[in-house]
Amino acid sequence: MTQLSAAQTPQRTPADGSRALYGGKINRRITVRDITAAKERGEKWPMLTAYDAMTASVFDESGIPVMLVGDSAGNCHLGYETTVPVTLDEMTMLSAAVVRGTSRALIVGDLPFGSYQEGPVQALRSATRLVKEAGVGAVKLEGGERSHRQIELLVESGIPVMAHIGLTPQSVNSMGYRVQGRGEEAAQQLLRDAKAVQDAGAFAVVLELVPAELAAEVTRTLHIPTVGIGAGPDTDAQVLVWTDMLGLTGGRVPKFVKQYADLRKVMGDAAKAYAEDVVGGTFPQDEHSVH
Ligand SMILES: Nc1nc(=O)c2c([nH]1)NC[C@@H]1CN(c3ccc(C(=O)N[C@@H](CCC(=O)O)C(=O)O)cc3)CN21
Ligand SMILES: CC(C)C(=O)C(=O)O
Ligand SMILES: [Mg+2]
Repeated sequence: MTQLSAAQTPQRTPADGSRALYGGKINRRITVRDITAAKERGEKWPMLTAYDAMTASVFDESGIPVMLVGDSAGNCHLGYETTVPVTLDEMTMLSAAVVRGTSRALIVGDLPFGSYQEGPVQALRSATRLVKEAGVGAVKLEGGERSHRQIELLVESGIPVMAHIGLTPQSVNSMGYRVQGRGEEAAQQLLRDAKAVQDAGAFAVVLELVPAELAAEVTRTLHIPTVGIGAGPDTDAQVLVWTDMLGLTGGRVPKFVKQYADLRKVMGDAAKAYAEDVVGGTFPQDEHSVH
């Protein structure tokens, strides 16, 4: 075998960023393999939630490479107090809409509370519905060590899994919404959870509401990408709930949210302007009428 010098070694990836998940030239549906390759390049990427086709199409056209049909739809889209009541039927319907509204983003469907806790077989049955009926490219479920058997069976069955550790909102009734991984013992548990989901075959892991330094350590330790939400700047990716980052949620939003627009005001002002026009008789005008 002839040895290749470093200069002759074929480049595995173009150096010009053309394969970048955001701003690159990928013009087909993004896959989990693209996500894995991004970690090898040390590339950061953005993820947003989406719950309907129209909103998802806006983010798809904006180049957002990964969308999560989060069970945060429970409180952000369906009017529940928490994510706990969300059903698999609801997640299937919302996920199908988001898949229909997109052509490029990888769509990850969140498995709702009660759809995988019974064990691996229940998890596979639930995940299969999201894959077959909604067309998602991957599913997400909460829990580290406690969910590793579920992750293993899904991955063995050909369903890519995004894990979710730290604050796991489906456990709000036992955990509350509190920062996770504070203190040496909790930090060690988070590291064990991170390694457990990686060993089980997850392609990525969400770290929710964990100290920035610990999230950085997990990100350095794992070979799969970390997706932070309230986990500081050093994770491989970031995720935000779309209604929070666009200022639509209303009421209190978590401290980790950065608000990029005030859609609540834009929509409220437009609704009032329309109402004034109707009440005052200035809408419709001739151009909006047929004769
Ligand atoms: N609108 C919305 N945004 C989210 O980010 C979100 C949801 N809903 N629903 C599902 C989960 C629940 N999440 C939550 C819910 C509450 C806090 C919260 O109250 N955080 C406190 C800090 C608590 C502490 O310091 O211990 C905060 O003020 O940020 C955080 C994340 C994240 N997810
Ligand atoms: C906050 C993200 C990670 C989530 O699980 C959701 O939106 O349901
Ligand atoms: Mg969720």
